[in-house]
Amino acid sequence: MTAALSVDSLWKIFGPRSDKIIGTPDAALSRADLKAKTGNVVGVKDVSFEVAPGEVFVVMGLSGSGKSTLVRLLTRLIEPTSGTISLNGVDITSASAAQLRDVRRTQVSMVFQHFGLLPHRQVIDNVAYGLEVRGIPKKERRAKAAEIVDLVGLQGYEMSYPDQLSGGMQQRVGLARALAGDPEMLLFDEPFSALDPLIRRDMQNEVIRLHRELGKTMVFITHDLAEALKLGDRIMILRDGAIVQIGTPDEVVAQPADDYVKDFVSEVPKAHVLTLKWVMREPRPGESMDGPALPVTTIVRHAARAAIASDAPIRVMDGDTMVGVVDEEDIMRVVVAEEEP
Ligand SMILES: Nc1ncnc2c1ncn2[C@@H]1O[C@H](COP(=O)(O)OP(=O)(O)OP(=O)(O)O)[C@@H](O)[C@H]1O
Repeated sequence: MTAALSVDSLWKIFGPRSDKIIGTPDAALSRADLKAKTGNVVGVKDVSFEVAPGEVFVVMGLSGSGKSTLVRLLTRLIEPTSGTISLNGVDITSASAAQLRDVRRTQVSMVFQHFGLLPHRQVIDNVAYGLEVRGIPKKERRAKAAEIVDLVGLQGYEMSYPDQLSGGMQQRVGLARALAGDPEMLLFDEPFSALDPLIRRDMQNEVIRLHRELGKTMVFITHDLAEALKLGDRIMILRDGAIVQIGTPDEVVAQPADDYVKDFVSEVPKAHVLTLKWVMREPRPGESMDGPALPVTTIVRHAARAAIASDAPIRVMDGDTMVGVVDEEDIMRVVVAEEEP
């Protein structure tokens, strides 16, 4: 299957003679050392990854780690210094200006932190904007926009102007606008960072729902680990422009690649993220095999009730094969560990 997005050895270096660094020993310098020596700043450093069709791929890192630069490189809003990017099999790196325009209009939509809504247009016309740019007749685009307005829960606000809406609702308009053109892929650049925690949670749930309903490929940028763990099928962690780790939420929490990631995940409630894969063990001699069966992908917290209710250990299943067992004590070990300072 063709990857929805394939990025290979991507670099972005800002500054004088930035194209003369890659392939020289200077490329191996830390960001700070390269800056001191040459005046260049590494935005994205030799990044390679693939995103599968329909996947939610989260890019996470602290401020300055290169997230915004990376997401802008994907559609060449910023020109790469080197490397290749391919979107649904189309080589973005060698695409002409006309091809790029087409990709940005029809294949990929972006949702930004600062909404980017047109203040003098009503909600319905903000949502329809991308369709208007594509030359779709007014009646048709309004009909499509009305459908999407309903989809994101903005019924009744079609004729409102952006400044009459709360931040969360404005971001729903941003989402609707991104969805109106029926793109293959959505790129989210920290879309919920400016929202209050409760609204933010609603919007995260909204993204999960829309993903379930529409199945679009999503690349989601955030500096918030909890958001990354909640939304991501996989998470890529960046530091100083380079990849530190790529993994599923449970992999990142159970096996952090280094102290940087370990520090990030130290506060995460493990029982909410780890799956039975990480806590199961071999059955002990004589142990009853009459316990309930649960898939190996079950989140530990969701297995707790079954473990407490059963005298025999839970049988952990990978398809039809039993791959281990888990009892109440194994689960309590994970849960109690987090309550200890
Ligand atoms: N146009 C530019 N010129 C020079 N340096 C830049 C430019 N854009 C970004 N940088 C530098 O590249 C690095 C990565 O920045 P980027 O904005 O991608 O990080 P980020 O992870 O998105 O951070 P934030 O969450 O604060 O936006 C930073 O050191 C930044 O200063």
